[in-house]
Amino acid sequence: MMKLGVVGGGAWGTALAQVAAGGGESVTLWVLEDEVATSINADHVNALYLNGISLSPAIRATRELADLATCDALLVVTPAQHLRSVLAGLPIFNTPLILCAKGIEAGTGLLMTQVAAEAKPDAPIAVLSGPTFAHEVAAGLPTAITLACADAVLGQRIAERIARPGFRPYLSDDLIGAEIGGAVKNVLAIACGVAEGAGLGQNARAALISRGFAEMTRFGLARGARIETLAGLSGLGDLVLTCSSTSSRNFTLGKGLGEGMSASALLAHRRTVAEGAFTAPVLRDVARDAGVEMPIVEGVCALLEGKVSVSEMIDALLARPLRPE
Ligand SMILES: NC(=O)c1ccc[n+]([C@@H]2O[C@H](COP(=O)([O-])OP(=O)(O)OC[C@H]3O[C@@H](n4cnc5c(N)ncnc54)[C@H](O)[C@@H]3O)[C@@H](O)[C@H]2O)c1
Ligand SMILES: O=P(O)(O)OC[C@H](O)CO
Repeated sequence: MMKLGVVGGGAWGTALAQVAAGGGESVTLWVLEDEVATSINADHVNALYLNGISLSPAIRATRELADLATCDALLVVTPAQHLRSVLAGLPIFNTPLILCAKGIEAGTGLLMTQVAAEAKPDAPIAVLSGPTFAHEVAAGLPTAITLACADAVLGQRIAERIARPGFRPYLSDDLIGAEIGGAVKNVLAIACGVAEGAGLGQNARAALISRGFAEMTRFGLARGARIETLAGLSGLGDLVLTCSSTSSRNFTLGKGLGEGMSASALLAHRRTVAEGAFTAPVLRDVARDAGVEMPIVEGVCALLEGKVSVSEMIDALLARPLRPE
């Protein structure tokens, strides 16, 4: 039995620890905050990030990265902007890393697989991504997810280790496709939240999802992703989920913007992460550099930066030249 560790005790890391411990196997979960470690070890809950879920007693929280050194593989679930620093502190070399963050690194424009390859060049890499609200997964509700791994044997071993009756990984070898879907959909979910907050109606949301998927596809194909991955769970599947629900932090951030609040007010003092706010400007920049048109992403950036009002953002999208679909 593969001994799994989890790096990151937010909502998703905790939910994945719950999945990994589902058969009673012991799981070590590295968390940043003392209060999270105490809450998990003493009361089997993560009151700060995943309140209301009874956690398996087989999950042991630690604040020491060194405690993960004996694991056979690690689910890495820190926010995207903290991946590099946390990996740098991990005392492992060739332990397989299953990357679960959805974002692009600010400053470098690197995807999560590229950051991991720089930080841990000898570690085999997999990507786990899909339409997966943490509280539903932790509650055991049915969920399907993409597990992308270049090494088919390793991918199969990981899939068998994490599969549960209600948690179904689908295997792929397209790591770039799997990670691009998750990173881009967060920015598009902000746009859909804006439409919701501004009361623009269901037609507008469907248009943003469809035209957003066209942007995701253009960007993904330019980076070497495969169309079937972008159209699968980790791309279109996650886009539809995140663009349709106030359970999404990104959608909710956009909704606040659409209601007229500023990004700085909405992002100040928040504990949980809305990855799209960090990914939007770096995605815009790397897309521009690659000559990929992403008008919805451009609009989200301008709104987050306070350069346009909500109505100016919408007007700019609607005033674009008519063109073939
Ligand atoms: N929540 C979900 O439903 C869900 C589902 C799939 C993927 N994800 C992805 O998982 C990743 C983690 O999100 P989450 O929802 O678990 O987080 P969260 O919003 O629940 O919690 C924030 C996390 O950030 C950590 N953090 C804050 N500062 C840090 C630092 N300096 N170094 C390291 N960690 C730090 C906190 O300890 C905490 O674990 C994100 O990329 C997210 O997009 C989330
Ligand atoms: O709450 P969000 O917007 O970070 O979305 C959570 C997951 O990524 C959904 O798959």
